[in-house]
Amino acid sequence: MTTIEVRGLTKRYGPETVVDDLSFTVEPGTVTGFLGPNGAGKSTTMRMILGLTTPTRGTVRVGGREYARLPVPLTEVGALLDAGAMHPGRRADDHLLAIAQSNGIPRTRVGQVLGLVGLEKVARKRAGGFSLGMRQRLGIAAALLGDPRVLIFDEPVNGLDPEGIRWIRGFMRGLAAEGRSVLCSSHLMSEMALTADHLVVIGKGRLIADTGMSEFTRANGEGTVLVRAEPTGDLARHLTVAGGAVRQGPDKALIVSGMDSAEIGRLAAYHGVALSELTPQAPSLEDVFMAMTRDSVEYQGAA
Ligand SMILES: Nc1ncnc2c1ncn2[C@@H]1O[C@H](COP(=O)(O)OP(=O)(O)OP(=O)(O)O)[C@@H](O)[C@H]1O
Repeated sequence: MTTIEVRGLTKRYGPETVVDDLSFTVEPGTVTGFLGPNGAGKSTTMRMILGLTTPTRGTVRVGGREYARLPVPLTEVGALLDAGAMHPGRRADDHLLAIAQSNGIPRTRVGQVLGLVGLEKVARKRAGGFSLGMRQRLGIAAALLGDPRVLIFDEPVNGLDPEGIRWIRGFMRGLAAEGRSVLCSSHLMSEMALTADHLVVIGKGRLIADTGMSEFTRANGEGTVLVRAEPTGDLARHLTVAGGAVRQGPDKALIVSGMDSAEIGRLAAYHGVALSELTPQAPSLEDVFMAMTRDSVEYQGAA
């Protein structure tokens, strides 16, 4: 089982602490969403996991070992950091072959990974002519060359069209289903809600939340119910007696919390009140995330 264990990880640049005593674990068989506003320290953390940036303090272990001690790192950890980082004049297969050869990976693997990401038909085309989505697939093919148990994706859906986003989402889910540990950064909660099993949220380099996605949704997704009835007066009283908290909503609607729509519907039927609307209103997870990280956003627009 290959986990990523981050313990007390800290990075300072001059007087700035950009990653601050961060600890979390990425478990096999899961997609862990690494969330934070711009500048929160996600890329710096990922670069430290990959041995590309030296921590000021703290440790990172992949499968129990530091990156520098992994005999053939590419066979343990694959990463997609910057899809633009490839020679535009080089053909896709040559790009992958160069990486394979410098890491002692057999050349037959190049065709396999091109197939995995659906680029076999453009294998002999130059990467310079690729769309962002194709470059992203080529970057993922490179990350998969060593068949690693751990995969790290830094904002992989940034700038992609809906089809590209759907493909990457499904691909990451597939990698986790094979038992791999997948760490994927994003600044969008809505994106992670559809992809991740687990969430690690940071702001200004510090840990804000480390929680299962379903626990997060359960804890933060309990919303209110919008109810319309004629007349509302009696219903509001019945709801309050039954333990609901009721306030006035728009256009004579009632906003009820503390009861779900089934309970409200039953209570209205019991008292012979005809409802014209009964709508659950879940708070958006994006709103919850923004509230969590509000204090750690670098540049805020004027309210
Ligand atoms: N080499 C460096 N020298 C000085 N400061 C740096 C360096 N690299 C990153 N930083 C600073 O560290 C902070 C965190 O940056 P980082 O790129 O890790 O954040 P992020 O969460 O990935 O954000 P984004 O999504 O905007 O890339 C930023 O304030 C950034 O300016």
